[in-house]
Amino acid sequence: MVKVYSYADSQDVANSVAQYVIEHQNAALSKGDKFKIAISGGSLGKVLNKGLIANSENYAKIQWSKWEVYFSDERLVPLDHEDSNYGLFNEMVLKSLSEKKQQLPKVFTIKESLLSDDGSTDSEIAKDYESILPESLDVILLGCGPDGHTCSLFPGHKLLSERSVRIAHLNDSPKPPPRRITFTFPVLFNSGNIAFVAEGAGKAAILSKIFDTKKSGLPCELVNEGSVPVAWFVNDAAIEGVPVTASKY
Ligand SMILES: O=C(O)[C@H](O)[C@@H](O)[C@H](O)[C@H](O)COP(=O)(O)O
Repeated sequence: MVKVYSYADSQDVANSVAQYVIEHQNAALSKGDKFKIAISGGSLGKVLNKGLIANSENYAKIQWSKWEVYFSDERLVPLDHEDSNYGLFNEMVLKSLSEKKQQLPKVFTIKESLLSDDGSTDSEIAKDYESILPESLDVILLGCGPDGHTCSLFPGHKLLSERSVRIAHLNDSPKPPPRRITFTFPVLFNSGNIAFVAEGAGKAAILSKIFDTKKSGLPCELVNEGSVPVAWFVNDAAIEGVPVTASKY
């Protein structure tokens, strides 16, 4: 099931993403003692900051110490590198939590000590990350690239058909940096819930292809076609002219 939630204002998008996260956090914590969430890079860090931290009402509802945070993809650079998705999450979320003396979530990063300049250890990094990944994530938050990629699963790339490993590595990402690790479809399709966040008029062209009844085979479309419930949080500009019916969360 795919649902689209759209708002004129970016703060409302962030607030509804936060509500979604809080709802799934509460559902997970009513059944167990951890909330397992995966996040992506791009503008998601900013959205989480706006929705979960800057909004004090939402902030009060987050049980950060019970969160386990994973990354749907990661660039194979040191964790303090400007390209690191962990680095972005650290800047946008963890630092604010530290300033507030908040107990931090448990964050699962690539093993930095395995990084090599020539990429010879990239497969080891992927294997290591796979070994710490839980069987199933409660929520995966994804972005949608202007080419329809998500995680580091790019249109037409051979990893779209990878089913034998849960974490794959690639050295030919069309978007720099080229060396990355990524969730594969088995991880996405074995999760509890998936949400995309896509904002801006620049997304309308690719969203038109993803939501067209004519199949495009784009990675985001493949996620929509799985059996995991998918929610899209967008602003109105991103779906202008896109054949979808949107509502409020
Ligand atoms: O892999 C990358 O190089 C980016 O992180 C990318 O996947 C990003 O998440 C999307 O392009 C969505 O970007 P926005 O969140 O800015 O829309």
